[in-house]
Amino acid sequence: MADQPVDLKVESIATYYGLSQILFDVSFSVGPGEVVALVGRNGVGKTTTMRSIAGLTPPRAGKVIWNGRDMKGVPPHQVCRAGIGYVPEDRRIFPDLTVWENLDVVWRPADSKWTEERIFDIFPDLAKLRDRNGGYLSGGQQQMLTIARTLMTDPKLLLLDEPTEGLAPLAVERMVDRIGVLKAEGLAMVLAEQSTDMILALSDRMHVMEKGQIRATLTPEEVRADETLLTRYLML
Ligand SMILES: Nc1ncnc2c1ncn2[C@@H]1O[C@H](COP(=O)(O)OP(=O)(O)OP(=O)(O)O)[C@@H](O)[C@H]1O
Repeated sequence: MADQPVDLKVESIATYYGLSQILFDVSFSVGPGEVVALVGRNGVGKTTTMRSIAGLTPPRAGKVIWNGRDMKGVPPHQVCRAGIGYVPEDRRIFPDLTVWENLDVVWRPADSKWTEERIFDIFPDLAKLRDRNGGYLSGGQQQMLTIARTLMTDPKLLLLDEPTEGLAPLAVERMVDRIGVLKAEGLAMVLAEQSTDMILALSDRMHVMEKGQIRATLTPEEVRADETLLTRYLML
């Protein structure tokens, strides 16, 4: 699986919840090692975009193409096995299982490069808590555990939904740092985030969403050159 390519193409997707259309003509792509951020205020459609890719809320129009394969009709567990790992916003850890048990319960390919040792190297905070029940972890530790658990499935592309949501400033710093390590390892990611620090530190490009559409695509360089740019878009 190590040589599996990373080529996600989201092509003009339209996604609905019941009769409500949430996404309109959303298109973007992710290549090897790239971190692509989806930014925008609450309710603009970031989570729905991730769910569309993960097969949880399949788009009614448009396509999600992963390494040349049209993912239409592919159920979420098969999307995961195809190499796309989704880390949802709400941390669904098992409170009565230990940290290691939370990691050990997930499906993983026989040749996964994510061994216990490697996971704990990346997340030393979790290593110290290996035998503690998940319910006793802090918010930041639980979020790291959720990410670590998804890594066990050996994703080639990680969909990370607001990993800093609800975390204290110090925990946000730790999280940015750890996700930076994953980026340095070459893991491609789609990152939905509100923390501008994280977006600027980690993303190769950012798509600004509003009302279910991508309104603008910016690079961190463009935003750094004009710090009001992102805030202006976010205040639309
Ligand atoms: N299960 C659902 N049924 C109906 N509408 C929904 C459902 N989930 C989300 N929505 C609506 O879809 C829109 C987009 O929500 P989404 O969660 O994708 O936004 P978001 O940008 O990720 O924001 P947040 O940061 O609040 O999660 C919102 O108007 C939301 O109310």
